[in-house]
Amino acid sequence: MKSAISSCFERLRAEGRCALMPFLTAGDPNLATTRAALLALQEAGADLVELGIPYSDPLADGPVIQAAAGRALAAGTTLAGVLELLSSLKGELELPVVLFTYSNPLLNCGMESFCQQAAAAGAAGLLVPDLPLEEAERLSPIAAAAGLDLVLLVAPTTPPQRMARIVAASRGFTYLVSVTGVTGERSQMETRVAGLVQQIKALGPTPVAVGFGISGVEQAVQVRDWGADGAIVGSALVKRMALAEPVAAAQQFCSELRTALDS
Ligand SMILES: O=P(O)(O)OC[C@@H](O)[C@@H](O)c1c[nH]c2ccccc12
Repeated sequence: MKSAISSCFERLRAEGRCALMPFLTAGDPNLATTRAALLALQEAGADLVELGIPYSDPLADGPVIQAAAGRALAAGTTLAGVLELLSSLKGELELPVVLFTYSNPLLNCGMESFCQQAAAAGAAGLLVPDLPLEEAERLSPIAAAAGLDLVLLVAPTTPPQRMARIVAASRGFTYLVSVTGVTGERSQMETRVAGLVQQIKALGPTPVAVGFGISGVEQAVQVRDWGADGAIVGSALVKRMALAEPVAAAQQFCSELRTALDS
């Protein structure tokens, strides 16, 4: 059977549209807000959501998402709580959710148990940025058996042979990290991203979504025009949610991005 993520990209491709993929940290500032924000993002036209499980040592994250994880942990957010929230959204939240976690909670729980619980809660995919490729290749069939797409990441520094291996193993889509370094807004997208998108697309039919540094409509439209199948927006959204009433801010920003990506 085709996965929810693959079906989502297939539909968008047929419509000639670029996926809008917001990221938010679960439990920032509490799970009730996350619940309302997820529904607001759906309402505002998001295609897929990346939901981050807060972790105490988020080594790939810049200050904005680090602070969000800090707030979520201070509010008592746990993996079990996030999965419970997801379960409670069944029937209401229809867009595919990619669960984002660092490898530590996954390995503590055990790969199989983690995947089974995540899938039972309704997650469609899994993203584990600090998992070495060898481990990811081991996790992928375990995730697939549970019904989850394991999404793998390519960086600008990934050598070509390794890139081919990553793209072959990635399920749902391939995540192209636009810059080396941590998450966070950048004033400009690096133009080499255009070439990287094409390089990945030449390796196979799996969609490619670009993340890291998309600060607003301008960069989102740029990655769309470079041929990306999706634009992932994390820090810019998380920052707006922290500065204002979070649910309204999420809805507003997502609507702006949607309008821009569809124009
Ligand atoms: O925050 P940015 O620059 O918009 O990047 C997306 C990102 O937030 C999300 O995909 C993400 C959050 N933490 C990560 C850690 C590694 C890889 C990706 C991520």
